[in-house]
Amino acid sequence: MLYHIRMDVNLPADMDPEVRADLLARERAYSQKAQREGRWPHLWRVAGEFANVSVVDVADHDELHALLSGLPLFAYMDIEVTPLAVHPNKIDQ
Ligand SMILES: O=C(O)CC1=CCC(=O)O1
Repeated sequence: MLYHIRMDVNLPADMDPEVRADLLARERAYSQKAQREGRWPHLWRVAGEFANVSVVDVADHDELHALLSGLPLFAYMDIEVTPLAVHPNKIDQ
């Protein structure tokens, strides 16, 4: 199943720089592992914002929740999920 996800990152301005760097490094490793597994086919920066839009490809809502809640930045993000269905007018399904 495909899901469109928007993640807005809200790190505290006074967060310790080493804690911040460690979180970002772990986020990168986590999402790159999911990308290599084919579970995170699109990851785009929202221009001008500390936010991304992504498309993830997982079996069901439970795998989606596990993927998102495992993100090291999970506690610092607002996440909006939109389930995607096939558009009937698309030519290459
Ligand atoms: O948008 C960000 O920087 C947060 C994030 C989610 C997955 C990732 O690699 O970074």
